[in-house]
Parts: sequence; C-alpha cells; structure tokens
Amino acid sequence: MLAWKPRRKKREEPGGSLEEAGKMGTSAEEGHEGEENKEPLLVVQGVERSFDVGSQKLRVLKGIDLKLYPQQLIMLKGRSGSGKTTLMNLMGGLDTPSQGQILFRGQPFHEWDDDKRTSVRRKDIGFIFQAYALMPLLSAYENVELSMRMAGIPRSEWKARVTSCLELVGLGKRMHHRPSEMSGGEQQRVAIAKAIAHKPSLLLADEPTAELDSQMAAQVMAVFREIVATEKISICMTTHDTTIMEVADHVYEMVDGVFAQG
Ligand SMILES: Nc1ncnc2c1ncn2[C@@H]1O[C@H](COP(=O)(O)OP(=O)(O)OP(=O)(O)O)[C@@H](O)[C@H]1O
Repeated sequence: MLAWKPRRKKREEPGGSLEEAGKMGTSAEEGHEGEENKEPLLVVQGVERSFDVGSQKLRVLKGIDLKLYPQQLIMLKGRSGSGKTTLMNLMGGLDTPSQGQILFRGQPFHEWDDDKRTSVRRKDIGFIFQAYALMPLLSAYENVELSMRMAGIPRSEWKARVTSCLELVGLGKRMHHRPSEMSGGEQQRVAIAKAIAHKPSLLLADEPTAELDSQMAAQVMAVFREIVATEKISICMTTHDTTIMEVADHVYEMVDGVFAQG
C-alpha cells in the first residue's frame, strides 16, 4: 500500500487506508470543536418534500433538521429510496422544499428563484453526482478547466488552479490523460478536482465511492479529508459503505424520510 506523504508536499498518490484518511485534516472530534462559535454554512430546518405521483402525494422527506458547519464532513446513510438524494438536491439548490427552510450562509435558499439559486450554485457549490461526470474526449486537465470556464473564472487563473487541483488529488503527473486511460479511482479524483476548481464552500457528493474497491474508496476519502482541511470546504455525501463512515465528522441515518436518533 502506498504511504501518505506529508501534507502540502506534492504527491502523486493519496494514501489508501482509512486510518490515514482519518488523520488527514481535522479528526472527527476536531471537526466539532469550537462549533458553537462558528456560523453554520448550511441550515436545514423542518424540511419536508412531497412529490405528486398521479393523484397521490408521495411524502419523501418528513421533517429534516441539520446544520453543516465550515470544514465539516458529514455523511447521509440509509436504505435505497429513503430520501438521501432528494435531501442533497435541496441542499444544493437544485430543488426547493415543500415545507421548511434552507439557509445557505444565512440566506434563504428556499425563497429564491431558480436564477438566484443557480448563480449561488455556480459560485459556491460543487457537485459530484453521476458516476464520474467527466467528458470522455477531454483530458483530466481539460475537464477541470471546463468547470472553471463554466463558473466564469478569469482565464488568467485557469492554469495555476487546474494544476494545483490535480496535484491536490494526486494526479499531477496524469493531467493529460483522458478518463478512459485512468482507473475508476483516478477518474473519481478528477471529478473531485473538477468539482472544487472554482473554490466552492460546499461540496455535495452522491455515492462518490459506490463504484470503487476499498482501497480506491479510501483514497477518495483521504482526498476529501485533505480538501476539507486545505481548501476549507464542507462536504456532505451519501453512502451505503459502512467501512468509510469512520472518516465522517457526523453520520446521519435516514429512515423513512426522517433522521434516526443516533
Ligand atoms: N421527482 C420525483 N418525483 C416522484 N418521486 C420522486 C422524485 N424524486 C424522488 N422520488 C422518490 O422519492 C423517494 C426517495 O428517492 P431518493 O432518490 O431521494 O432516495 P435515495 O435514498 O437517494 O435512494 P438511493 O440510495 O437508491 O439513491 C423514492 O421513492 C423516489 O422514487
């Protein structure tokens, strides 16, 4: 197994053990330390979401409360269909609640129209949603560059930022490879670089380790802990994988549209 080299030094391969991932950046305890003095980045308060399905109302979320603090990594777990993706869509402003509030940096996300939410999303939120979401004909470098272009970052900043993001995820030497020339874990790390290139404060990741073996999943989690520490990002991710949950500052279990008391 490859060893995790000291933080801030250039490296080509993140460590592959969860013990190492846990040591990166803040530990679970440190993640909560001083929380009371910090403003939450995101507050979800009494959130409900129902969908009209034919003549029926399907109540998917039935009263969710959570606070996500700066530099915290939280996980949502729960059975398929329990509402995890629905909640993440609301947290990212892709959807609005039927009831309740979502405050992003103290601003009422739930009251804003699509355009206003989209502009906040482009600037301040990164997503890792479908399998890898990479453009297959573009190199890793071009994929990350594309997301900076989409976020409206000045061209003069692209090169340095793309390079530093790819180095951060351990792919400094593989920048000019296309996704098809990379392993699943490497592709997922390109997706992380792409999602953080515009310096968001929130990263939302839906099952980011689902397609990966345990060592690659551990590498992705190590990269997550590293970006929480160095990029000052907060992460909310969904997972079914119990083996990676120790890396989280907090794990919420969703059962039938509410959080189980844990
Ligand atoms: N737009 C929609 N219209 C109708 N029903 C929906 C819609 N979006 C989600 N649902 C339903 O809400 C429930 C929760 O779905 P969701 O995708 O949030 O679950 P999940 O916990 O993320 O599941 P998985 O782990 O399989 O991804 C499901 O029954 C789903 O069919």
